Amino acid sequence: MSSVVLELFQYLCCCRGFSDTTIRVNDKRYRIQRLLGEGGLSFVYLVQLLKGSLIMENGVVAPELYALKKIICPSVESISNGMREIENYKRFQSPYVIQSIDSQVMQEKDGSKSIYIILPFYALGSLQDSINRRLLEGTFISEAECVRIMLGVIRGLLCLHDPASRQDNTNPRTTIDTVSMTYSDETAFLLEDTPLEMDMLSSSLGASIAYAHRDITPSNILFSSDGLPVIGDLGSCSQADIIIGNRNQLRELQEWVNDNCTLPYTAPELLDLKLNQELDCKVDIWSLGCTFYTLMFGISPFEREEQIHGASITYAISTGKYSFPRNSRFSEGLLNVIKKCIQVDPVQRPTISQLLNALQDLES
Ligand SMILES: Nc1ncnc2c1ncn2[C@@H]1O[C@H](COP(=O)(O)OP(=O)(O)OP(=O)(O)O)[C@@H](O)[C@H]1O
Repeated sequence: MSSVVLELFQYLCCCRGFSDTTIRVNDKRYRIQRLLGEGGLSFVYLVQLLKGSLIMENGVVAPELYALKKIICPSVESISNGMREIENYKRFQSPYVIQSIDSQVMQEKDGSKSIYIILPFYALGSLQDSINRRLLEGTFISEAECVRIMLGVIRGLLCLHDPASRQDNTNPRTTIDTVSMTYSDETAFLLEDTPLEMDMLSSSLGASIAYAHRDITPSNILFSSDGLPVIGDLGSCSQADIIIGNRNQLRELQEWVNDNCTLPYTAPELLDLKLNQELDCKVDIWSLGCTFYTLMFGISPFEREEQIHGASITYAISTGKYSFPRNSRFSEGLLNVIKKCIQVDPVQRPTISQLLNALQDLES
């Protein structure tokens, strides 16, 4: 259904001459080709870098196609969130984590702000796209291919969760890590009057802390042209370790979870927030388990539970009630990895390093 809506939107865009629209981000101009995806307050377009902008970079002509993420910012809070997203795309230097190419905060004609982020275009699409293709073709994924994809995603998440894995990271883009310090002068000017002190989901410590992605789903894993999985959509990524200190924070975090996390992949502790509760990287391990299950079986564990038993998905998540299809073609070892990740008690879930070791053992 949503793809029909998307196609209709693309058709309408073309009818209204939208495909001819050009956008300038800093010193480069791009032509919008089509809509790739959209979220609550954002649109992702395929864009073509215009000829005059195809400058040589180290003697190499820049690629022609990019993804442009436009984030609409109706409030100061949404500008702050968008800027944190910009910063996240510069923070993690890994082939398994998306990195931005350029970004700019724009003043729209109506006075509102929008954030434009230029990203590499991943023509092979997302893991969800490849799962959908396989479902349509009626083909199955091999265990070896599952393990290869899982290992890539885990290596990407290791970079977010484990600051030690980022220690060799000498790229100048990440040396100044405080959100409000890394933006262009223009951006700093735009935010001069805004209370951009870090909210409880943000970080000002940069390279030395653990980050959680908080929305790991098959739609947020993209494939590079050489088939590597790349963790995308860093809009919900922020400091991993949080303590909910007061009722205000509790309410804000509840709202944030509703707006930013994808229910079938959301960890139970995020759906049942409590005062003085501690949250950490383990929220991603749950989502990873659900994402890997979807990769193997074509449907997420708790949506399958809902389909089979009619149970409410929130109840199934909070009790950790799900099952594997009978006569699965996958080894007991791989099923055990999923079982370890999808445990209601976060303490029982493996760390990302333990998961990496477990998968490497399966690979050999
Ligand atoms: N760099 C890219 N190359 C190709 N496709 C992309 C790229 N970035 C995003 N997409 C497509 O656009 C979709 C939405 O992207 P993204 O998740 O970043 O946007 P979003 O508005 O934050 O969505 P949501 O938060 O609802 O997941 C992705 O699922 C993917 O299909």
